[in-house]
Amino acid sequence: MIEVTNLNKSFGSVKALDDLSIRIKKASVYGLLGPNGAGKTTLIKHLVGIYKQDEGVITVGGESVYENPIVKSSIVYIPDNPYFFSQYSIEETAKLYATIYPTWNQERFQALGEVFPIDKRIRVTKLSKGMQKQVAFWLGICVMPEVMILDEPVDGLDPVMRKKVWNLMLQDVAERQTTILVASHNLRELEDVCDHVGILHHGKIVVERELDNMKSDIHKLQIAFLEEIPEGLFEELEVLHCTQNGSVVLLIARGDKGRLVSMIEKAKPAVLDILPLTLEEIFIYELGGMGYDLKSILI
Ligand SMILES: Nc1ncnc2c1ncn2[C@@H]1O[C@H](COP(=O)(O)OP(=O)(O)OP(=O)(O)O)[C@@H](O)[C@H]1O
Repeated sequence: MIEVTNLNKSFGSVKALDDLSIRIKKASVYGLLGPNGAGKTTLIKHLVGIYKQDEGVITVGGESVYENPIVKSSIVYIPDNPYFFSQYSIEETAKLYATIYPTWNQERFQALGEVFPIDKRIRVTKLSKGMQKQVAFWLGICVMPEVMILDEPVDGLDPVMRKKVWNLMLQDVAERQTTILVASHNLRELEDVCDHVGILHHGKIVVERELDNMKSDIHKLQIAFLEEIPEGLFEELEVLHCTQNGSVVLLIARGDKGRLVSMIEKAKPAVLDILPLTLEEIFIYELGGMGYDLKSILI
């Protein structure tokens, strides 16, 4: 659905995007993670046709986006600080959207008044930051877009509203094959909603993973022996991380869970537990092995 190939963009001497390539499949939710200044917003502004690339190819649904109003009208972009006309109420802004977006759904706009409990006659700019964000989602969802691009989407939304908004968007992913790109600093936020995650660092994607595969491929095991740990036990395993405290070993290893367990069981451990792994832990071990310090990249 979204394809970016060898994208380069510089601002004066600052190379914001460095030969970046990315592919996002239709009906997927792609999380773009990266520290301040990594290039997330610059990439997003290319995807929505605000910036023109120095080099590279950007297509959405097979079409170039820059100066292409038809493609642009199928994309909703919700920036960190959405902009609204200062004189317009929610209702008037909705009317404006109806003239801009051919896919605008007025019935949905009325129905979602139940989810977003804000008086439609109020001027949007009079609302709090979090309420303005709610309005951006309310309107954005009613556009029925093919693609939603969200920059730090839930900043300012309370936890209940976050859940409601994500539920609405994920329903659209499942039922209407909407494609979502979401940029964030917060790995935990993305964990529950994304099926793919890419980490952007210095204008490049340094790691890109499908979350289901990733979680089924890396395991955390706690193993204890009554006596000495048998020598060479872990040599045949792809160990990403190993710490030992007395006779207890904490092992992060890659591979099929059944195979890992059966290999370790041969050494007759007194305890063998498989512990849950968070996405953050997986990235820390993966990136650590590649010479990146995730904590300095994301936190
Ligand atoms: N309009 C601009 N003019 C000059 N430099 C820019 C401009 N926009 C971005 N940059 C530079 O490009 C780099 C990438 O910035 P960008 O805003 O894309 O990062 P980001 O990952 O979105 O960061 P943050 O998480 O802080 O929002 C930074 O070094 C930034 O200073």
